[in-house]
Amino acid sequence: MISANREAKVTVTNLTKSFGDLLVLNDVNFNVGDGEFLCIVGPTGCGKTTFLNLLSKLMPPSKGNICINGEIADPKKHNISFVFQEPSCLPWRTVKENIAYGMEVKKLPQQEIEERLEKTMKLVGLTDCANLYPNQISSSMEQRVAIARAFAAKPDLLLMDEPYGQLDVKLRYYLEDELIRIWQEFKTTVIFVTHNIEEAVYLAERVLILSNKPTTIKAELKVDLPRPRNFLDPEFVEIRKKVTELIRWW
Ligand SMILES: Nc1ncnc2c1ncn2[C@@H]1O[C@H](COP(=O)(O)OP(=O)(O)OP(=O)(O)O)[C@@H](O)[C@H]1O
Repeated sequence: MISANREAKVTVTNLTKSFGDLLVLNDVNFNVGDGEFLCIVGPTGCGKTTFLNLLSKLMPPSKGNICINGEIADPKKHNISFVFQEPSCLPWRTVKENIAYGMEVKKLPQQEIEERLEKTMKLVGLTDCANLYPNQISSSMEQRVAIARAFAAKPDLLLMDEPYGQLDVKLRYYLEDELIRIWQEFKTTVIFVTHNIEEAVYLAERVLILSNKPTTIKAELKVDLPRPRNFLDPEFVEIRKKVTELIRWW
């Protein structure tokens, strides 16, 4: 299920992964629309990280495939970015130079780099810190730098593995709004993995709910609520409850 007027950007077909006798992902199939914000939730140990590792080609599947724009995903051909739970800034580069990094690797013209830098730093409120080094800023700011760097490179696919998992609730709410702003501006296709059901319903256009191992897609829910979303809105609460019921394995 992706919205009718959207092309599929990513197609996952019969994706299966075993480690020895342990079958983790069992014939997983789904599409992600171009520019879609998809969240994936599932019980502990069901294979969420494994799944991201397969998508980013850090490990090969046992069976099945992942296509981007109709071609088998290939890091040499496609630009797949990853934001991890731990911030990952280059310590010898300033904030601005860190954000520029992905664009430099892609060898974009300097003028384009400058334009995207200005826009991105404004969107994530880092303009005043442009010339500071990672050891001069907080870890939540470092995470914002990593996120800004990922979006500025305009990847085909951006994978996010609980990027706000370590942060306190107030800061997380603030950064979730910031993430939606930058996603709306860059129209990047995002797959966001989280343990946090409320976060998934706040961010996603669609939530995939994984089962226990051997893991399949248990359900998917469209979240068609206006933004910014309100955690107390009865419709929001209703969707959150539905996801919680679906994820329940006890
Ligand atoms: N390299 C590996 N070798 C053997 N088993 C592995 C390997 N990587 C993951 N596993 C197993 O695969 C299963 C899924 O692990 P994974 O880390 O992907 O789950 P997860 O859903 O991300 O977990 P969590 O919710 O704790 O973050 C677990 O049972 C894990 O022990």
